[in-house]
Amino acid sequence: MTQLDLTNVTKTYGRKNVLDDVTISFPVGLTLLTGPSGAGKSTLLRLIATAEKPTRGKISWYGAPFPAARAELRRVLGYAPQAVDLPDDLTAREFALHMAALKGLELGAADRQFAAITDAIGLHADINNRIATFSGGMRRRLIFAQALLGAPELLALDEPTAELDSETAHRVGALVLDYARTAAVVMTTHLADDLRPSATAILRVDDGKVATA
Ligand SMILES: Nc1ncnc2c1ncn2[C@@H]1O[C@H](COP(=O)(O)OP(=O)(O)OP(=O)(O)O)[C@@H](O)[C@H]1O
Repeated sequence: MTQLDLTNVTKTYGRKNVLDDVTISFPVGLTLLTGPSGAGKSTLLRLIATAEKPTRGKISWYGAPFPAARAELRRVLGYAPQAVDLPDDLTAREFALHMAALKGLELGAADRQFAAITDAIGLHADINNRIATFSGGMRRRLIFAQALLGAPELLALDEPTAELDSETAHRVGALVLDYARTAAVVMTTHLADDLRPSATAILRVDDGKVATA
């Protein structure tokens, strides 16, 4: 038993088993997901982030199976999906505080934490600007920053470094490694080669299977 365990998990879309009888564990540390486009990496992240349910199989959090453990996990989950519609009329800070409220966090502390996170990834100067004015890379960093709020024990990060210049991407990578000291972090990134030496595990998703790369 680790933080998160998938046992014989299958996810089917139509007639295709995108994930086929996958048994895998995610301990504290950084787990990198690699594999070809369309292999099922985002699908796997959605399953562990409780955004979708498996067609078959069991997911458990600290040994307690879903669905009972799902609410427990959501309290300590940070999820940065690959694509999400952000509320353009809010400022980045308003959005972050909204997400913090949904997570049940104390808002003063969340506000300070958001300031520190955005400072580390070069977004702080813009947090009081409306999201409507944000570039793709700024949106990506905002989605990443909200995932880190609180003290996440599980972080599911889908390409948080996409659309970023290499220096900013490295700053995101450094922050990810910081969180991976205490959380189970599962991540897809085009920076996989850079983070490889620091990863606890590198998994390859391909043809429905998940194997150690
Ligand atoms: N909601 C859905 N309905 C039907 N098919 C889906 C759905 N979501 C994903 N798929 C299919 O599942 C497969 C895996 O998609 P997924 O996005 O998980 O791959 P990926 O490895 O993350 O790809 P990429 O690296 O390009 O982001 C693809 O064939 C995709 O078309």
